[in-house]
Amino acid sequence: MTTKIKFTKMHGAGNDYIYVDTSQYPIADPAKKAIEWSKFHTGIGSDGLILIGVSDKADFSMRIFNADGSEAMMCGNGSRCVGKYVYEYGLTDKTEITLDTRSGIKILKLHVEGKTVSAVTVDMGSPLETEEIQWGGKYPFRSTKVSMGNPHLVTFVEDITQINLPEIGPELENHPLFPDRTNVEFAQIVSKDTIRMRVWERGSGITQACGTGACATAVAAFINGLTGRKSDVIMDGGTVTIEWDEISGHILMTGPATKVFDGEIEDKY
Ligand SMILES: N[C@H](CCC[C@H](N)C(=O)O)C(=O)O
Repeated sequence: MTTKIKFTKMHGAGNDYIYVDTSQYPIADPAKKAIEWSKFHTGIGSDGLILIGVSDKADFSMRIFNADGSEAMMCGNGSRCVGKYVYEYGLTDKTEITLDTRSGIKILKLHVEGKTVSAVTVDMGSPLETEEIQWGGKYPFRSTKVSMGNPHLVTFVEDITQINLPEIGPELENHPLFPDRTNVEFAQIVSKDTIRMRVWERGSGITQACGTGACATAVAAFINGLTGRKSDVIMDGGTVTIEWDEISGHILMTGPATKVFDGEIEDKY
């Protein structure tokens, strides 16, 4: 049996996903499709698959599957693109939207110019836990574990260009200390409100940006006394602004959301 699935390719600061409105195009085995469709030579090519759906607790729901088929709790860059999608495709005319995710309900504020959403601010909630890890031995550095729903390991270095991310990324992603694996960020402080960060994502490898990773990096920078509560996090594919609100304890992430193209693919099942 085959059926045609309409999808939209979008990215947040270069972190690109395949978006499917499952209220129109239900996906039977999203983990399998994420693997198949994320492949660059034989599929659509992406960092993963994001399913937009209905919810009885929020305006919409979002599920995110990495390129290896693993399902994550949340996707910061993806949530901004979902906000853009539902507004520009006419699923809502609201500019403040609630999104039901595995990491809880997130509130999105859409920044609209004319009929298009140019940027989105997401209330990402509070960081769930932080912990310092003093490695020693093969890894001569100290890292900070930060959970944003998704697990992150943030390490600050003097010169980020000296980090061999393709080598150390998968080693740390799969380290026994992290039974659920982890996303891996290396960051360099540029100034009291600017951080340069590169990321090896759990389940997807090196991506151009990671929204929850940018939040984790800004949190780690603040608790280590390296920056204030508001930072621009510059990643390979773009920049997001992170603010850790002192009153609410919530992290606000503001950044771009870009549509690339609409497509159609045959789903053989
Ligand atoms: N690889 C992540 C999920 C995608 C998160 C990232 N793309 C973002 O923008 O937050 C994980 O397995 O936790």
